Amino acid sequence: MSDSGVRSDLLQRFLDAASTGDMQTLMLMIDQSSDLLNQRGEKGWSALMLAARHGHQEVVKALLENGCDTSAQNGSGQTARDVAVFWGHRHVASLLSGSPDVDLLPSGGVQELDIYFNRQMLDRKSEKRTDLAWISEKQADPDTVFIVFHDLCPLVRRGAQDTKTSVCRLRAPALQKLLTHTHTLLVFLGVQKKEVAWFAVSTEDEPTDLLETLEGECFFLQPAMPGLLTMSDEDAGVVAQARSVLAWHSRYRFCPTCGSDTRVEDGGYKRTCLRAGCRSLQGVYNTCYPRVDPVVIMLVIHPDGNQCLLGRKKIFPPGMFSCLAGFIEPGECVEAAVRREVQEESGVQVSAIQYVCSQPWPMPSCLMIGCHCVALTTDINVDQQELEEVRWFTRQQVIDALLKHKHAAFIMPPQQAVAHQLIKHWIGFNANL
Ligand SMILES: NC(=O)C1=CN([C@@H]2O[C@H](COP(=O)(O)OP(=O)(O)OC[C@H]3O[C@@H](n4cnc5c(N)ncnc54)[C@H](O)[C@@H]3O)[C@@H](O)[C@H]2O)C=CC1
Ligand SMILES: [Mg+2]
Ligand SMILES: [Mg+2]
Ligand SMILES: [Mg+2]
Ligand SMILES: [Zn+2]
Repeated sequence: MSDSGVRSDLLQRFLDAASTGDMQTLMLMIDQSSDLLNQRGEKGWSALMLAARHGHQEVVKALLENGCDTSAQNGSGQTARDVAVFWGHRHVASLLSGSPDVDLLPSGGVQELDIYFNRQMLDRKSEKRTDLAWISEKQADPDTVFIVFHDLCPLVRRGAQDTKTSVCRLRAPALQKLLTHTHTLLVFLGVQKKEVAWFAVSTEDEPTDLLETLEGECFFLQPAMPGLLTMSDEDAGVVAQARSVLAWHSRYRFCPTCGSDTRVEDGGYKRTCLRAGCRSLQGVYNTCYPRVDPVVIMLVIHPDGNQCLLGRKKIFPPGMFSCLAGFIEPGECVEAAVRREVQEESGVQVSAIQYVCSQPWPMPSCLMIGCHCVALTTDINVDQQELEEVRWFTRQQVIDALLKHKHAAFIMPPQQAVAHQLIKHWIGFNANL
């Protein structure tokens, strides 16, 4: 064997000893050839990183005592400490960071995640909603875009090759009949670059004449679930906005205060009671405006830092588990709602809570407030009314589910759901690991 062959064989044995936690071989090799310490094998992994990957605390300690470099990064840009944190080896991670306490919550601040339904393609220009002249000028403008809804489902067409749908962007001439119909409801959504206005049009009757005039395969995306999860990311945001406002109109046709008829104002963002003297006409009255229901959704992390709590509703597809969630009740802050819903649904008590991200969920108008939180207790007592099963899943099981392994213990919620992002963010998911 050549000199370099012998050396690479030696290095491989050294790295294997670090991976398997073979202290005896490792110490012997360091004594004989200390320059092995910081050498790297495949994908830039050092002995320290491999020991951190497999949680061999003694090996890590010995490597550190012999002056191993802790700042080196592997081919994915991870230090040995990053690797230990990812695989949930807290004791190793604290040895490597020199601090006795490693947070269970993924730290480093929360970057804004790119989540389905969150993309704001339009400038809403809310100040223009009361400018009637401007609104009617825009409605007549040949550049203005109209998106059509029937039964709260958007009119879409299927993309050329992919499975995603795109919302049909129609212009005024194609919609003459619809726009002049008295039952048609119009909502001003905002303007796109170069001041092109967008409106949502809602029609009670199926617009068969219109459908016949359109090119390509156009159809109303029904049923809403899972239909609304099949759109392009760009369209999902504007459809979420339009659908939630239209759903509010369909549910609040009459004044919630006195039951009288109402008139649509503010470009579709307000309904005003027609009965003179109604209380809703005094001051700011929230029933006149589109409603949003705040919902907390949380990934509960086990006190050992290496498991998370997921539940399944009967209506979920077979095998799917997701984060626990629940409506915020009146007079309740986000933290209290997280503690109460987790306790109600699983019997688990929660201590630290960290906000991660939010997502509008237009079924019909929820705002999902996504959090991570740490459990104080681990015994599970399932609320059988709401959930079929609640379980702790290990980090490895979650990784298998994320990678869609055939024998994974469960199926992840769809990636368009904020629950998916909360789980992925906890894992610190990186395709190289
Ligand atoms: N985007 C995502 O990843 C997920 C979204 N969700 C959404 O969050 C919503 C709330 O989650 P749940 O577990 O169902 O809540 P939940 O745990 O509070 O239980 C729902 C029950 O609460 C009652 N309730 C209280 N306030 C309500 C309100 N404002 N509107 C309707 N019902 C109310 C009803 O009896 C309802 O059956 C779901 O309806 C779903 O649309 C739920 C899970 C995942
Ligand atoms: Mg719930
Ligand atoms: Mg609940
Ligand atoms: Mg509830
Ligand atoms: Zn009224």
